[in-house]
Amino acid sequence: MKAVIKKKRVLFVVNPISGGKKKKGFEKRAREGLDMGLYDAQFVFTECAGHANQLSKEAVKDGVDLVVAVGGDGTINEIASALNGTETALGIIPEGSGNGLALYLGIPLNERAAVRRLNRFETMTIDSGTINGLAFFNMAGIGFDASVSDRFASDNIRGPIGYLKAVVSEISTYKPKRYLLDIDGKILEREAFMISVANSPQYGNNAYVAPQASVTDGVLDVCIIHKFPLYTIPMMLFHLFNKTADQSEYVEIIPGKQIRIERERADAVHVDGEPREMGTVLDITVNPSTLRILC
Ligand SMILES: Nc1ncnc2c1ncn2[C@@H]1O[C@H](COP(=O)(O)OP(=O)(O)OP(=O)(O)O)[C@@H](O)[C@H]1O
Repeated sequence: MKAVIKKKRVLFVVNPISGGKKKKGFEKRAREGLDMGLYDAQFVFTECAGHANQLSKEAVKDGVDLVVAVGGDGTINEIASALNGTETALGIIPEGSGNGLALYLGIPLNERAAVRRLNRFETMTIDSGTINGLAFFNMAGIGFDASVSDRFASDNIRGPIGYLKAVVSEISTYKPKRYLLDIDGKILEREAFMISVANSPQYGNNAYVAPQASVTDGVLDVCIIHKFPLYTIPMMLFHLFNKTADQSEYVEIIPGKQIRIERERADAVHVDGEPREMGTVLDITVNPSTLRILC
């Protein structure tokens, strides 16, 4: 008698605006690459911010095996926040502007190749972080990069060009700020251009702020970027894209599990690249091995 293989239920959640790429026809293209003997697939396009999170919560309740984010780190964050701590796995088709987590995991940026890779159904379990109760999976940050993500979100140009425009507009006027940090009981006072708290090593677009970070080591890397003279920008960029940021005299990286950062005033924070307003005290923790993800 022939054994009946139970198909895996997969929900594709497609963000129609991420990365500035049109996703029309995605369902047809995905069905061509997907192993239909393995998967029973459904497709939904998000209608607004927050919709991906709501759809993913319903998918978890419904016992769906896999939710695939078709978008960037913001879409991944919404979906992963709903799947975190559950058996439902996250898949990624990188269609964002930065694609930090996908690049780190080695997921191809080519849509067809990324769809075919889902057919392997190879999973790993990664850590997540929490900043004042909000989950992040790639990176959270304050200072200059939070201002950039704030500006990027309000501009209407997405994709790497949109990021470049936001960086150029902010860099000439941004002033370093003072911070008090408590990293696992170690107290530091710093004036910093920005502070990134990294689960994965890169922001996206292969810009590595925390070259030694790992999503499976049970710690977060606190990257303090000190004030640097404008003439050192080419060297800073070289370090960022050459995975040598930890060798720069302007970068200090400290691993930690329980982190508190105090700042002088409430301001933007970025959570996986999405701007959020938070107060003066930021409590950050790592949550080891919480998210099942296809790699
Ligand atoms: N239909 C929609 N209309 C407007 N915004 C949406 C819609 N669906 C989702 N969003 C929002 O779009 C934002 C951007 O998505 P996402 O982060 O995936 O793309 P990106 O910013 O281009 O890429 P990356 O994060 O990799 O840089 C998210 O904040 C998400 O909540």
